[in-house]
Amino acid sequence: MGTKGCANLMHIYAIGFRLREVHTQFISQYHYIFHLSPSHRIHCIPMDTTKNCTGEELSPSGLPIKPIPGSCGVPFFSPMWDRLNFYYFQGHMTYFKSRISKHNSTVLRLNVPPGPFLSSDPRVVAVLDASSFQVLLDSSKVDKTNTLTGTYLPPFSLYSGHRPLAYLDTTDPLHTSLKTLITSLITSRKDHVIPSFREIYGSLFDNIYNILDSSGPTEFNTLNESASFDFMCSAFFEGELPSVAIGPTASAMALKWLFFQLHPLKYFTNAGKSFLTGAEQIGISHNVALHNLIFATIFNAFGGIKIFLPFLLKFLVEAGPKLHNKLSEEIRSVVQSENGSVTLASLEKMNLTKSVVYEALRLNPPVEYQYGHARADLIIESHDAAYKVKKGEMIFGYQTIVTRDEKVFANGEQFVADRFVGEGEKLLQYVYWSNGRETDEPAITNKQCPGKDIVVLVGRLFVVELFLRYDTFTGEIGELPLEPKITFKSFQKLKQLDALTV
Ligand code: HEM
Repeated sequence: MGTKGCANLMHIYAIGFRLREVHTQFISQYHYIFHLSPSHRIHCIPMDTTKNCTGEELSPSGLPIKPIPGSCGVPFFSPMWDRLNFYYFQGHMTYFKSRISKHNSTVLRLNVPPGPFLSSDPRVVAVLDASSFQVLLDSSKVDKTNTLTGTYLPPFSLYSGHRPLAYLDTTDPLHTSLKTLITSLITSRKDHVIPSFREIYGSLFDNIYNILDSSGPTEFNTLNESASFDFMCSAFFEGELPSVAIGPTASAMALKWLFFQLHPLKYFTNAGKSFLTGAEQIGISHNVALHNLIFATIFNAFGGIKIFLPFLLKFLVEAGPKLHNKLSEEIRSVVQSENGSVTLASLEKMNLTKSVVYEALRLNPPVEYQYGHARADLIIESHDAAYKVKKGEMIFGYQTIVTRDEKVFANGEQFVADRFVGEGEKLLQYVYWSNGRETDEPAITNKQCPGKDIVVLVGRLFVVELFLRYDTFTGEIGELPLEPKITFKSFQKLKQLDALTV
């Protein structure tokens, strides 16, 4: 497979999660709902349907039930052809968009690559609008066992035979204990995130400024790789940064682990001592905990942040000085009013900054694909029609189309910096990057990302650090397999810097 194919496979394989606070809307003869817990809704499946006066079958909420359009074609040959279209001829976006327009439907049957030789069965029911996609966020409807990487499943020998948390369904008792463990790691280290980020990314920006001053345009991505790995480890663990403990090749080693799963075991055994001890105390073996720690730190956290920040930066580069001025005004006035400090409370007051971060996560969710097997026969509803899915069928969503849905987001393809300010905040329920609604919380009963709040915080801190230092900047945007390549070309430095970066 060529570099692009390999990179695209990595895209599927790469970083790829609380059930919505649901209220029983109605209990009717057509729709049985019962509670498991106050925050957990289960639709009794199958749901009964009705017929209208012309004999058309209707879903419980009254939408016409239609057969799912699209086809997976001839076994082997069609998936092979689809693989070429997906990776080479059409590209991901056109692959899905062309099928949506051909069948005039956002719920359809298709193959998702990689297909033959690499995955057992590429056939899926694709849910490609903001309404139907929500089925994938409902743990009562989809089984997420082994679906992180879609129709492709890596050999678990890569993790010494253990299945990492992200591959476990919510019904697996190990999902409960591992998610509790990782969540307590995140909670216990919450006060380390802001200082670690500011120290490491502060020196990253100093470094870039100096290189730019002496040698000209400076690429962000490689420096970001090293900074994001150091930052995640510094936020989660005591002790030396990986770039010190392992050496300057630490982030390159982590990337190799992402591609080939060769991991820097020794560093994590030392750095994660208290996590490993805590795991053993609740009955999780040393090895299972260690492999999960490595997976969460490198695959989930480092992998995600490494991709997210270049996308955020890309939108800032494209927006130019007008937005830069508004951001720097907002950030500096809040920081000044808080005696120069950057805290969770001060970040909360930066409405435009918050919106910019959500908008970047909406337009380019770093984990684009979500999958799950239907737990039972069920009905999926798009905006205007409903579809029956059989128990066991693979349901697939491509977020990069879903969270640009024009029926929810006006000018959905465009970056609108203040989209989520004021009334716009109501739209946050349709931002799904964390495998859950932005208005929901990760929990042991769902598959929402437990790092959700850290990721949003990191995005805000990144924008703050940038505009506390600089009035504006310019950059060039290129392409890398997983993320945009950003090259800084100039900074306009803030004169009163010292007064603001306390
Ligand atoms: C930009 C960064 C990140 C993105 C985009 C991201 C996204 C996601 C997504 C989409 C999932 C669900 C995957 C699926 O089942 O389809 C997930 C799960 C997970 N994420 Fe994140 N994540 C990020 C950062 C983090 C961080 C910082 C952590 C911290 C440890 C983390 C830990 C996890 C874990 C442990 C799971 C599995 C949850 C479960 O199985 O219930 N992620 N993440």
